[in-house]
Amino acid sequence: LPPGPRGLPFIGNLLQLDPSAPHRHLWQLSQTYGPLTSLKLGRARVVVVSTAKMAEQVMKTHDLTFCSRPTTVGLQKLSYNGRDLAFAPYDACFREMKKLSMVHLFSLSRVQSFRPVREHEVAKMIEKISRSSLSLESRPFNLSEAMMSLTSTIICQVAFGKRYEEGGVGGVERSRFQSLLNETQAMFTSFFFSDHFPCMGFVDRLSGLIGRLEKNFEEFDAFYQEVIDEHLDPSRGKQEQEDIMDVLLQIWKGGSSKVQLSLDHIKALLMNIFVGGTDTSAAAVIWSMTYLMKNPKSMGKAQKEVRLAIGKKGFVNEEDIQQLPYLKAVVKETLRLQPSAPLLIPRESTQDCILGGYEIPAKTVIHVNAWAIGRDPVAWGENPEEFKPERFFMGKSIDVKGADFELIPFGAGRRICPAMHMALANVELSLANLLYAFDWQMPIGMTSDDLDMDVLPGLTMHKKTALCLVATEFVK
Ligand code: HEM
Repeated sequence: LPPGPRGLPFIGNLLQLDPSAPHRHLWQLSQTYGPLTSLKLGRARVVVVSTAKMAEQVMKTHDLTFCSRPTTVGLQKLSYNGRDLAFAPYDACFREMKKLSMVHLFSLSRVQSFRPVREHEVAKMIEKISRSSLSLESRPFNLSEAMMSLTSTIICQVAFGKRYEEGGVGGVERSRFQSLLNETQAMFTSFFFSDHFPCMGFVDRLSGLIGRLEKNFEEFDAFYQEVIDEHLDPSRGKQEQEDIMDVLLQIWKGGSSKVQLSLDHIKALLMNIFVGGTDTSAAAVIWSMTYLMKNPKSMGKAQKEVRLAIGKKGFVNEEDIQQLPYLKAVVKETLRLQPSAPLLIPRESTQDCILGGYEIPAKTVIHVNAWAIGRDPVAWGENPEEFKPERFFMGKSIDVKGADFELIPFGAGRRICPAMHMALANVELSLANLLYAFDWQMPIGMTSDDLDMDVLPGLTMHKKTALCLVATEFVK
């Protein structure tokens, strides 16, 4: 096995791991132990990958060996026993689901079909910021909240064609959805004794964690069922815009897929779309804005680019984005330094394998530390911590789409994020319009040095404190 810190009997390294920022802690360990670090977390054998070269070995050379997922109590329950995509083991059913989602749910043409939804919602957010900037000039606007609200509204419309208005009945529905989602995220990151010490599962029952998990599952299940029933209601009529639920139900009814899709498969996939799709894009925009506030030269360049390209048109449309190479570089640079999922989603080996000269047994959990790889000086040269979008215009061209292992915010290989195009469309359109429409300042009494880079623990790496900035409308 690769080297790693010495652990204690029975619990291994469990107590040594810093749960507040595991990606940072694992990166520090890699400075001592090298590109492959071994850990023992309870009964689980874990190997952490911290360089582009090793990531390529795992996600390309030996992708087939390393493309399963470990199971945990929380994931099993919320994924309808692995009937989803993100947490399913690598088997025939997963392969069919992945193909189906690539072809029917996240293809370029499907992503394109939701363009009006994205443009409409981004325009609404810009209007809202604009109103708030006019009414109380120097009051800071909570961009973190606005971005979360934007991405969850977009995802709800893409997934099941519903727009949750703020306030009124829609407001109640929206907060129900949001609190269910928050609880699901909490369940994914909660410590279940049974995951590490199977004989101690009773502790999870006694602590109430299993009860919380079951409650969350039942509430989300009822929510999905309501949406399914609404879509199956014959009086619903034909909708102008086909949503993901419509597509899945057609496949379910038509039996055109090789696996017999059940309603549980559909519910499990919806869970992935909500969990994977809502806050990852919001986090990417918030980190981009944070870096730009800390780097006024880059902010100036990005604003100049978008304002020159768009002129007095009033809104950046999706087709305009192709004319904004600097903006695209800002997004890549942000995803390099603060990938929304810093440790991607853990993988599990299906058979013994030699990796970097070490013997990795079957059923080893693999964490690919994309956050560490983004700061590897071998790949990124001197000062990898520096925010410098210009680096993407020098030397070899590097993209985020899974072919360049020094930049893998969406993963790579068989488990790559299937919704990468949808995610980039959300992020680039929102950011471009925020930069086009407003000049941004720190709240009175603060400077950009006061902006912290602290993160919240979780699968998605959010900024710990909300990003609140003062917006002044740019006169076109
Ligand atoms: C900036 C936004 C996003 C980022 C950074 C991101 C990142 C990721 C990463 C790192 C993985 C794991 C890849 C691996 O294991 O190699 C993943 C998987 C996945 N993502 Fe995304 N994602 C984003 C947006 C979305 C959206 C919008 C959706 C759905 C609407 C989505 C759905 C999924 C699904 C279903 C998987 C599981 C794929 C599999 O296991 O085969 N993601 N994503």
